Amino acid sequence: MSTPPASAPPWRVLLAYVRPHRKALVAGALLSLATGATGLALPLVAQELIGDLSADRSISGALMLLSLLVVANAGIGALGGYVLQRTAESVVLTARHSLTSALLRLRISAVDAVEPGDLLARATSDTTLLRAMTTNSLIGFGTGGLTLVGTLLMMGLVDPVLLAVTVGVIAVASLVIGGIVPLINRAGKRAQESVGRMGAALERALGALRTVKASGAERRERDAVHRAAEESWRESVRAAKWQALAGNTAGLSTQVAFITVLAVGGARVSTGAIDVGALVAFLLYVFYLMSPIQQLVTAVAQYQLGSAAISRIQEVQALPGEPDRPPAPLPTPGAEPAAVTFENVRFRYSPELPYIHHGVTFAVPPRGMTAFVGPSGAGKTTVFSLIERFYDPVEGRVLLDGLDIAEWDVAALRAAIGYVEQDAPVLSGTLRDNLLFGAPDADEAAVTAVLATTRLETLVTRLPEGLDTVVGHRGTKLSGGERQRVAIARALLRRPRLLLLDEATSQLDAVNEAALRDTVAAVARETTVLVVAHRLSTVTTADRIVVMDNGRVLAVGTHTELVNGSPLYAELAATQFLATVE
Ligand SMILES: Nc1ncnc2c1ncn2[C@@H]1O[C@H](COP(=O)(O)OP(=O)(O)OP(=O)(O)O)[C@@H](O)[C@H]1O
Repeated sequence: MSTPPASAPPWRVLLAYVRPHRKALVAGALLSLATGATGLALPLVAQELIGDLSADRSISGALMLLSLLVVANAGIGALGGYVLQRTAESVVLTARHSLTSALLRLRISAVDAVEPGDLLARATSDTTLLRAMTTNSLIGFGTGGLTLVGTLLMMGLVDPVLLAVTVGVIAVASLVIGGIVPLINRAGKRAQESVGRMGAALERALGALRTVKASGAERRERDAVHRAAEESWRESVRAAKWQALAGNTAGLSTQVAFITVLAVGGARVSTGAIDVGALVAFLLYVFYLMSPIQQLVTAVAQYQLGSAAISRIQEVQALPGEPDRPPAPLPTPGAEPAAVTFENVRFRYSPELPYIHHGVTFAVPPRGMTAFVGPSGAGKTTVFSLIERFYDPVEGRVLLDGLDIAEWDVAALRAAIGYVEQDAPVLSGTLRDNLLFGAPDADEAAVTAVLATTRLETLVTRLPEGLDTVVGHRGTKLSGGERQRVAIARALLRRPRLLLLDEATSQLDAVNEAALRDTVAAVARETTVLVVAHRLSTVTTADRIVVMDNGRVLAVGTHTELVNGSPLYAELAATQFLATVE
């Protein structure tokens, strides 16, 4: 499906979602029309029946036809309803496919600026509104409009004067409803925004539930969620109020039309302009008008609510995303390790924020371990984010194997890299799911080897179902050290040509720390390893250390060279790292 531009009007967006299902929609619409047509024929047959009665003719034929029409009307109506609902569900599905694909392709910079809970609400709650929009508004406009025109035509055939009276009444009602419609849109948009805020507040609290509880903040967080829910309630009730008013105006207009037609029609019967049968038929049509008019009013109201949702969906589609590419093949065994170069990189996270990198330059040859050290906030993790192309430098170049990463295919670039984030996220699912996350095709032997390298074997034997044990949302059933090692194992299974390891700031116990150091040293013999180091033990074995401060590289060298050559390094080694020195 080609996504319409973000500025496209809601109806164009809806049509784009509907396009793949247009045949089913047309079938549903035709069935609805057939339902309408069988309904339309009813007053005519009734008129005939009254004629038969007054002429003392047998009414069995007309009665039979009437029954047949009633049954056909119900049967076709049910089938049409089913086809339409099914199509509407398919439209919701198409919108969800399109939106969720866009969500997972979002650039990290785009995600930085939004609340994940709100995005979640857009994918779940806002898309649901398209269901009613498809059935009620799209079909409502089509069938309601056609039925209305059909009914008016039939009325015109019965008596043009009474038709003029009816149209006059409807025109006045339309003006009133036209004034109400924008209010429905505004309330609908606000209600959905509040649902988004509710999602964001819930995600915030549930994402840090331990901290929420430890801080005794349950009630405050609950109140924030409740406030958003209540705001949504208020706006939805407001929308319902305007909808009810519009519906009532429509209902009232048919009642007024009925009374006016009765008065004017009565006068016309008494003057002999029309007969009683015509008046009865016309009055039946007036009642019959009620349904398409209500359908149209509902269509307009649902269109407003749906277009509020569509504008929220379009906001996401407008966010910068990465191209949709299949994952690139992972490096083959024995692939050459990568070389990384930063050339005078200047970078800030967004144009309104200050620069984080002020001309970072360094070169890392293939193989070996390079440690990045520096005070908190120096820009070390940012180096990794730039290598992964989560963000692009404002100036300067980042090169992998001598080629500017801007010229690399992003999927191929990332396939070459294994990245272990500082907080080592573990995803909900089993331990095996987590290990194979970055290398779904890795075989059992590779998994066993990586478990040995990362010293996870004892964990696996201890877990009740071994590798198939569910590790909980965000790996809550694992310890901090285990989570780190799982994250490293996950990265290693990709046989990366470049391993980026953002060391956790938390301290590991001595055994774990030694294990990790040995693991990283072993990996560095095979591949290029960059470590953002928070432990002296990691740094002392590094082939080179890049000292960073305030977005600049101050010095590059080995531990021994830097202890004497870099005052900042000497200070870091003497203070920050000292705790871990034996
Ligand atoms: N997504 C982001 N948006 C805006 N600013 C950010 C973002 N990520 C990091 N920063 C800012 O960039 C600066 C450098 O962050 P970075 O994570 O690179 O530091 P670091 O040297 O790795 O620190 P630490 O040792 O504490 O992990 C910090 O001041 C941080 O506040």
